[in-house]
Amino acid sequence: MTAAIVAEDVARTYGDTVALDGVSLTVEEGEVLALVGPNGAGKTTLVRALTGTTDAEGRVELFGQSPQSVARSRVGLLPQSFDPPDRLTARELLDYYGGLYDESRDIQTVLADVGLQDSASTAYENLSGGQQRRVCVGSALVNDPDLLVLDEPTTGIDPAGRRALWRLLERLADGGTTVLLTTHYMAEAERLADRVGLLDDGELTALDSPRALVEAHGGETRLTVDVEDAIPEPLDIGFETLRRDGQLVVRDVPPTAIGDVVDGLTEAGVGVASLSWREPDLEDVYLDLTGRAVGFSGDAVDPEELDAAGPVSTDGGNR
Ligand SMILES: Nc1ncnc2c1ncn2[C@@H]1O[C@H](COP(=O)(O)OP(=O)(O)OP(=O)(O)O)[C@@H](O)[C@H]1O
Repeated sequence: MTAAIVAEDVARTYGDTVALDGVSLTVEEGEVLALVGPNGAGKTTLVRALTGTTDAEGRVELFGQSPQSVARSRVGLLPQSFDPPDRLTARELLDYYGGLYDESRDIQTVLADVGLQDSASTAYENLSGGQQRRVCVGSALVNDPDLLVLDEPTTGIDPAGRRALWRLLERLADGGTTVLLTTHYMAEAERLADRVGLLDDGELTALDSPRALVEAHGGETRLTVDVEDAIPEPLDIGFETLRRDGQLVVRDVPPTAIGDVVDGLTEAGVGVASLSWREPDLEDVYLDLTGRAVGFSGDAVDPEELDAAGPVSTDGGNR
């Protein structure tokens, strides 16, 4: 089977800025690949290089052909910035984009796919930001593409709309559509992607399944404890601990040892108000590989900013 995307040593500079520093990857037909990475990492530039919408060095093939010669109808592209004529209604816009192809999908179905049946007659300029983004996503679907390339498809869309879009993308992937998307939402990458590629400073620093990435880079389990009392310094409870945002984070605690942590804290005179335990996830991978945490908006933030209420300090402890 011919791969949907083959990229070899793709490089792009803007003046002195190296946006892409020799990226190679292959996306098989039917695969969902998510690209994540901090602002300015090169995600949009890679999407543009792969779809032939910017010049780049290196080799790119879509279904065995150059991006310029592959049949237009086989590829659906949602650029990061997309400003359609804003006096047209959602239906008129999708009709218009559908009309650019010899064959297009039924527009009513596309409107339903992106959850805009009730707003089909509203002018683009009067739709909310999230609804506008849905129209843009719809415009990438009108030609029933074999390869869907989506640059931050769910940015600005509310959580319910985001989940609806995830279900749509899962349905399309189940039907054999290849999907390449960029996202700042790790939950989105973890849920949708067969493989996740992490771009940092123009380089693909990791590319693997979410599970393999978490195993390799996610680190240990975490127990987060809300405490009722001041934490003594030093605190020796037999586990490595961090203070973060007024909470105590205890790493590498198997569920069976949570009681030991509580006992240790009680002995140290620290009351436990509540606690939560979790396994590492893609956000931990991101933190490990980029040195930056993922903020509420999905954007990367310096961990120090998250811990503004109290610097992260590592207490000793025997492990
Ligand atoms: N048209 C351009 N002219 C000059 N520099 C550019 C241009 N497009 C991108 N860059 C630069 O290339 C680098 C990569 O940008 P790119 O937009 O690909 O990153 P990104 O990972 O998509 O970022 P974001 O998450 O903020 O969308 C950045 O340093 C950016 O400033």
